Amino acid sequence: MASSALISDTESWKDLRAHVEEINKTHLRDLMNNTNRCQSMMLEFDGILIDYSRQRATLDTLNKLFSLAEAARVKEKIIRMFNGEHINSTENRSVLHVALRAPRDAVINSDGKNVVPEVWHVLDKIRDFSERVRSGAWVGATGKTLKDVVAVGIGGSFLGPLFVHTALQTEAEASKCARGRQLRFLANVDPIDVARNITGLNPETTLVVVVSKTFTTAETMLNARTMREWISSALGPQAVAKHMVAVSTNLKLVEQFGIDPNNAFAFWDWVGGRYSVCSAVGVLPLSLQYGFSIVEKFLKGASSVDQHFLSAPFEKNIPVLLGLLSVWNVSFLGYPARAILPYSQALEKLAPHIQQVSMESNGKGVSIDGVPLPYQTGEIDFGEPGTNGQHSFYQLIHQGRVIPCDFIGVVKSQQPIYLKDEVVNNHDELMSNFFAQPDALAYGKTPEQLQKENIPEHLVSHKTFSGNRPSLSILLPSLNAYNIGQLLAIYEHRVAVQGFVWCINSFDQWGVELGKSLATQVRKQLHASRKKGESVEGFNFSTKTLITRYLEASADVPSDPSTLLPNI
Ligand SMILES: O=P(O)(O)OC[C@H]1O[C@H](O)[C@H](O)[C@@H](O)[C@@H]1O
Repeated sequence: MASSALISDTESWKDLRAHVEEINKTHLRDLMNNTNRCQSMMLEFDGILIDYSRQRATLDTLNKLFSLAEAARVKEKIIRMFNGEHINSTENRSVLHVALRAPRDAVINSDGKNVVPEVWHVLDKIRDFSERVRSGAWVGATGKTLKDVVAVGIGGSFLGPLFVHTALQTEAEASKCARGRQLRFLANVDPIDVARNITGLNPETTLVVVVSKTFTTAETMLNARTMREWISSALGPQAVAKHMVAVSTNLKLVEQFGIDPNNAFAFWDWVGGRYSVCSAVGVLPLSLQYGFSIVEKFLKGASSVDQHFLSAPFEKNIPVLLGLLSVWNVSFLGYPARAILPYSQALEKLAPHIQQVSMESNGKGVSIDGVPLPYQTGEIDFGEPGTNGQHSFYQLIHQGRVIPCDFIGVVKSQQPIYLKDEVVNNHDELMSNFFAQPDALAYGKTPEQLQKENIPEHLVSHKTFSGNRPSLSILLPSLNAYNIGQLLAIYEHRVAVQGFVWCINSFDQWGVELGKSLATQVRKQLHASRKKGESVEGFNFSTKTLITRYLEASADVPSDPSTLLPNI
């Protein structure tokens, strides 16, 4: 395929389009009867079992998808990514989040320089700093141990760390490594989020970590200034040096903000925000909370999948297979959404994180060469842990729209509960649902089955399930830090594969800019109206009316700072 041609013009794409008709002739329940097919749609790697037999695909479909991957030069693109080539062409950057979790002796180059030593330099600095804070060798301005951490950041500087933090909690409880410590995340510029984060914290025992790749994100910087005010008004401005540290690629701005550069933890422009959880963005707050060694295990899990992704043949390559099947679902079967359904409360923040990884990466309108696309890219990702979701939105998934589902289950619970008189233990109860749901979606229930059950005729259509709804089952051995790293890397690379096939740039995010620049205009207007009484000008009728109403109705809100910052 020539670099400017569209993937949708290739024979492989057209072949898959034609193949849809054939797949439409077969119901999933019939595909599931073919044991050989099902057997070859199971894949095991490093303890993880993937079952993709409930995809609406045959072995023929897979072969056609492999041809598509070849036409899109997926292998070449993966290698270019690992080689540090500037595959993020609109920002002229390498895409090297895999270097963040590479072993110390690995060699990964960006612009002719091995970046692994720098990565480990920062990791060693984090290990040292977090151990000093946790042991009480580094204390706050009044000599007290810093037991609480507020991580200030948004988007990729928030969602990944929050996901891993939530996932690690159960393992940490068992080893007691977070005893007496708290990690909170301040993301929203909404003052209510500030108030909630500060509530119950004492500035004397709190460390604030400002996390921002650019150190210019408006919301994060305002929240950082607010936290600086919270610290300095309670303990004096000199306390900032002991109570605030930063994670950024922009160390100059960190210093200008007033944070000692020695207390700044760097990362690099070859780490995309949504791919930054394995950099200091995640590693610093998580090490402060849990200790470095558990976070190192998480990095090792991700690294194991990185190696698998780079080296496994496509037929046995989990991220490649899952990425290709997602392309099949979106571009050929026409399913616009994907549900991420972990049967694990510890994974409750997986879906919000993957939502950013996937939707910010692949929600694009032009090819990497700037050509408008005649096909849709990306999908609408959403999800909740099971079984909670079953009692909420599964109705639509079973009888309404078709939404391919990712079911994620864990073999061993870290917190088993056994009640003497119950039929099954609590984890078995949870997993009963994990095993049942994919079959309910695939097989459905026919009117004939309902009639045999003597269901009244007027209810038969209501109780019919069409089935033929695709899903994927991912079974993890447990939910330790290593497995969490594996899961993260599987999703990251799967999203990249989708982008590689769609021939888009999955590593830029121009779509977030327009709203930001319009907000700048509104911010100026709010300032001018409040401080100088200027009328609202330069907006369309609708926006002008809304802003005017807002200003008029909030004119009586007190503006004395000391009355507004909570808990000082
Ligand atoms: O880390 P920061 O530079 O503060 O950026 C935070 C977030 O800002 C933007 O909205 C981008 O779309 C996100 O990808 C990024 O993660």
